[in-house]
Amino acid sequence: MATHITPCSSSSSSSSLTFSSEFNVCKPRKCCFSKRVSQVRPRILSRNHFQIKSSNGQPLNAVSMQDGMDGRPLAKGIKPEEEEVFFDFSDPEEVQSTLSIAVVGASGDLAKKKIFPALFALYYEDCLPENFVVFGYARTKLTDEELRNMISGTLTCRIDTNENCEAKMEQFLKRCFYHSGQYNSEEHFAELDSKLKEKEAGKLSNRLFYLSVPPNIFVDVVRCASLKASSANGWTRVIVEKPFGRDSESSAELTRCLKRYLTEDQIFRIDHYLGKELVENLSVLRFSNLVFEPLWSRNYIRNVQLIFSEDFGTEGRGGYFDHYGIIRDIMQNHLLQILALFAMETPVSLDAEDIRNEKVKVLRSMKQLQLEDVIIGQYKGHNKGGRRYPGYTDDSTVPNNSITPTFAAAALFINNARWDGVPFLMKAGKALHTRRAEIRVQFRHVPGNLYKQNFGTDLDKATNELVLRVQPDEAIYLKINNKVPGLGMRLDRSDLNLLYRARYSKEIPDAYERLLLDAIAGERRLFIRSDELDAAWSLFTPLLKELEVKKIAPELYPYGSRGPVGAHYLAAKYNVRWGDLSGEDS
Ligand SMILES: NC(=O)C1=CN([C@@H]2O[C@H](COP(=O)(O)OP(=O)(O)OC[C@H]3O[C@@H](n4cnc5c(N)ncnc54)[C@H](OP(=O)(O)O)[C@@H]3O)[C@@H](O)[C@H]2O)C=CC1
Ligand SMILES: O=C1O[C@H](COP(=O)(O)O)[C@@H](O)[C@H](O)[C@H]1O
Repeated sequence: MATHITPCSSSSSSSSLTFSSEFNVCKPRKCCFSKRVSQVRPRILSRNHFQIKSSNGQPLNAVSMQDGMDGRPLAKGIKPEEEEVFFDFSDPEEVQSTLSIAVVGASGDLAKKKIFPALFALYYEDCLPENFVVFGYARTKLTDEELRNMISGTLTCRIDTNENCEAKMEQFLKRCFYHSGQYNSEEHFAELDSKLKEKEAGKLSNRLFYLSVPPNIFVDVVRCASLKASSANGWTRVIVEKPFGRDSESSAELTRCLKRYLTEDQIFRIDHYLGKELVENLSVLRFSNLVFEPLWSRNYIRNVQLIFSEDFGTEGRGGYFDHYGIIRDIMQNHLLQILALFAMETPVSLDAEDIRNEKVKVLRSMKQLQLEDVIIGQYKGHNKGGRRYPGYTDDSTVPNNSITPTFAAAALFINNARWDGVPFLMKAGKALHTRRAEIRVQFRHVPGNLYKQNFGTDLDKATNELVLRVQPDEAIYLKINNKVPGLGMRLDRSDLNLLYRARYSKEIPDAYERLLLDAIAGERRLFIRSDELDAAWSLFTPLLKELEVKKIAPELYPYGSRGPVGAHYLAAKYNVRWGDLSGEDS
């Protein structure tokens, strides 16, 4: 697979910003995130008051710019924020706007696995506007019916609201269409445009393109879509999948190329970890609980661990993976994004720009990553229980002599007043013993601890630890010390445990649902701004180059193991023990 980013072609230079700027948002039939809808007093709405409520419950940028432009005062007794969540389902003007979602690369793995199911889930929850269509686009020749057959097997209904499931699927599939075309053909995108126009039937049209194709095709698609299939009278937005470049230069080049056709606010660079429930909850935990924020600094936190592991290998994605490796695949984006959210200062507001400003500041305050603070590994074949687990290089799409890391651990530091000297340890690996993603916060030892003798010599074991288990089985738990009930004085380690499945009966939405909804709503908070991306690449690019230039060989670890021992030495260098391997909850 050609994985480099092709420079923008000269044929495209004639174009200016052809995507029209955004000025409207379709209205959903029911706001899936607002419970207040029914409590708000009705009033006559103009189109400017239609609004989808995004995942942070904030008014949406795209619409709020328009709100009040008709000069009409808000209805008496209705607060502006209530105004924004009110929907008049019978409003004739809503019926005039449409949303078209084009999934480019519709025949691919991600589209089938995540995008179509997420779109259906949004439809099932009544989160999509009244008038919407989904168009699959790819080179593979398919009819509408074949696309429907292909995706129907991947759709599921919420187990907690399993009503009218079959009927809803039928209705959804009827809104799905397919157009086969080349990714670099303006003519084929013009055909797509005609089909979209036919479905949009002269209504105000908003268009969302989801680029679910390999990265070397991004620019071609954006060029063709921008020139031939952008909306003439509504907004046009583009969700761009990762990887967004493979180093600072290629990322900057990609951004430069995309910006020939798009403005920054039309580009939605997705990092699906930002759409995960527990990652969303990180800010809520920090900023809406008095007990955590005062502890959130070097004064009380000894180290922070960001851990990602999968219990399967690259299976089927070896061709892609070998060009990127685990540092680019997981650390530079998913784990670093979590780190930024974890460590940022309090933003001025929940507005996307305020949050992203704070994230950029943290990323730019990070100490350059040193080779001696990184260890890399690669899984090798392993026999267990009469079964053979293949090594990374056994994958036919991976060169036999590949030294691409499938595991990495790193110690990172933030050079600012809050975090000076606190190790942020990252660990990411494929083909390990378990699948999990978590954030672990290990607090300092209690000074002059009166109960010191009850812990023996290992004080680390007695420190408080806060764990946010992102997946599986979402949970937030705090390890505390308590007395074992009885007449003696024996101490015990216990968990104050918020286990989501025990606390909430509602199924947790998939990250792609939240992110698609936000992109439709124009909410950028959970998408990566170009300066964030630059800062993230600046941190990792010198290290990645050094690894490549010096041809550092990864430490081999058996498929299904706990990873290379080097990760323990790295942690020990900073007096840290990996919390996931402590034996208590590993
Ligand atoms: N799959 C996953 O779990 C994840 C994927 N991503 C990213 O999402 C995007 C899509 O991923 P995924 O669906 O796995 O990708 P695929 O490799 O399945 O590609 C998607 C579609 O693109 C077309 N395509 C593939 N290779 C080429 C090529 N060399 N030239 C032209 N067209 C090609 C194919 O469609 P056709 O031949 O019909 O045109 C294919 O069905 C990628 O950027 C990936 O990095 C991100 C996170 C996770
Ligand atoms: O982005 C990616 O993420 C997946 C893991 O996502 P998850 O939501 O299943 O945890 C990973 O397998 C893949 O390699 C990577 O590209």
